[in-house]
Amino acid sequence: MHITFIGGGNMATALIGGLLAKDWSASQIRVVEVDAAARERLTGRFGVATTEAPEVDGSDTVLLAVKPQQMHEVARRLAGRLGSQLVLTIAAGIRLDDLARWLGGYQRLVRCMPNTPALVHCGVTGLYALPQVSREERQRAEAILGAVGRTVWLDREELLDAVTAVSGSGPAYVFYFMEALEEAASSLGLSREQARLLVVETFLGAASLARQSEEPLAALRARVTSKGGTTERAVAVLEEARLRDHIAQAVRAAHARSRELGDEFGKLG
Ligand SMILES: NC(=O)C1=CN([C@@H]2O[C@H](COP(=O)(O)OP(=O)(O)OC[C@H]3O[C@@H](n4cnc5c(N)ncnc54)[C@H](OP(=O)(O)O)[C@@H]3O)[C@@H](O)[C@H]2O)C=CC1
Ligand SMILES: O=C(O)[C@@H]1CCC=N1
Repeated sequence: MHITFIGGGNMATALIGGLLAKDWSASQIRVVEVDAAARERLTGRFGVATTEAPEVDGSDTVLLAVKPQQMHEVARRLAGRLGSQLVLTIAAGIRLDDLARWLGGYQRLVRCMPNTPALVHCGVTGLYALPQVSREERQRAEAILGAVGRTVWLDREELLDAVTAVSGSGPAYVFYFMEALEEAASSLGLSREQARLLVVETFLGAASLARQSEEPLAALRARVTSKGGTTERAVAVLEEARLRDHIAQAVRAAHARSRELGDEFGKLG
């Protein structure tokens, strides 16, 4: 297997780091990246080949990892260069019909939505393939994204906008909550180091517990919440502030933005 990443930014870095820590070698990976400093960073960190020109020869898979705003230009430049490669796109919002049109009618396409914990093999990726993608190609897409975490196939492309809003953007929501908890811990007299350790281990522990359990999350929460105790008092404050509604609103805003990106760039010919 040989893969060419087009775009070598945050997400490509997370995926490449994850693949190399698995059973991939640097010689199986090439990165096309316009920014010279980014190319140097990738070569220095991972030892992968990098190039400015959009070369895809010798690769059986191409992974498009540029921003949605850059995808039309990248796909237009790639049109006609593809032979039989499987093309994976991870761009938020960009729909496969539009991408196929920009690629001159190329249909071997899978839309994926991974997340940055891929770097530490704790990613999760939603996938949707066009009907023209073969079983072997679907397995290949799953092997690549599955090397860096869990995978979930969707049977309707529009659900990728929901995946984007939940798990694509999700690590940022979690870090936001962690930052807030860390600041609160510091304000109560704990040192920065103590606060960070307590916060990170609490998230990791709670997530591990949730992963191992089949119970509803509310049941796990109930087990922390002693009657008349501290948690009950804290959760009452969160409920009073309607934090649950705010989270739902934030996720809906991300979902709307994903659809909006699709609409905005879908107009391009
Ligand atoms: N970050 C995340 O958590 C996630 C991101 N995604 C998706 O992944 C994609 C990439 O996101 P992210 O990694 O954060 O973005 P970045 O901006 O970090 O990475 C994109 C890189 O591609 C480079 N680039 C731009 N044009 C070209 C070109 N023509 N050829 C080659 N390289 C080019 C950019 O250079 P320059 O900066 O100079 O433009 C940049 O270095 C986006 O579409 C995003 O929606 C999906 C899941 C999660
Ligand atoms: O913020 C974004 O648009 C990208 C997609 C999901 C995570 N980062």
